[in-house]
Amino acid sequence: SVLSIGPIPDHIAFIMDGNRRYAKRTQISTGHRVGFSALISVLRYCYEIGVKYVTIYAFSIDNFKRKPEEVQSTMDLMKEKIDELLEEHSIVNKYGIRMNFWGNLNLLNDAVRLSVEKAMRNTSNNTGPVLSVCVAYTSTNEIAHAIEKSCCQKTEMMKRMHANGFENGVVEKNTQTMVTVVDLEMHLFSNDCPDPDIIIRTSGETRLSNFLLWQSSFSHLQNPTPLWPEFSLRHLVWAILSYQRAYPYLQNRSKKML
Ligand SMILES: CC(C)=CCC/C(C)=C/CC/C(C)=C/COP(=O)(O)OP(=O)(O)O
Repeated sequence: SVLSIGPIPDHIAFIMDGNRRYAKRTQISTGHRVGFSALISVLRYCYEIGVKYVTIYAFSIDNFKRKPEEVQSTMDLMKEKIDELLEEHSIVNKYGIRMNFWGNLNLLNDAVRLSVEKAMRNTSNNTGPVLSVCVAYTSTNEIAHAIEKSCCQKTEMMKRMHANGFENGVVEKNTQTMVTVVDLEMHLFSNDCPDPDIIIRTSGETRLSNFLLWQSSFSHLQNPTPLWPEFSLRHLVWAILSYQRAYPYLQNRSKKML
């Protein structure tokens, strides 16, 4: 009821930082398993509050440089948990969540990739909130991928224009073949998703670490000190209140004004 006084963000993105530090501090064997439980609680809070899009940074391309056994155990956990999310009594079924995975999915091993593809396929007709999982992801890779796709599309267009002769003249030829912001946005993984209103990075870190660089121009950044497994409803509410205080300023900004 406190939050309902102000605007509820449509989209919150999380950098779930501090799982290994939590494991070390509490002397448990894996922080990522506890991190996943924290994720389920946070998703529940978000959806109950009315947030329609949640995006999480689950595994960056740089994380593949970690020790092979750590990469393997994170991937195993990822597969196990994605499969669990598709079970009948999961949070995905309860809220009708549509799951997206953003990243270079070719970098995943076959088992994880199959689970990822199944999750996208099985939830594609769901009409509830959207959960986007960034896996084998970096923002610079996403942007490079979008530029490549836009250039291919423009090259195809050029070829067609050559084949048909340049009936509309050179000026139109140039405007039609130039890669624009709109072209690029169409080819980002986030193409059907609004930009995040809030980005929360736990553990007090203040860097974006190659996460949603294109989409974060006007996002409200929050860096609460708890490690990800310690992040609770109280911290989420605080982040949203802080966003609501900043809202009159944020409201007047949009990429279209640039
Ligand atoms: C199916 C699904 C969505 C699973 C997600 C599971 C999960 C919680 C993954 C977190 C992965 C990760 C690299 C977190 C960063 O903490 P860190 O390992 O870098 O810890 P540190 O910051 O203490 O070093």
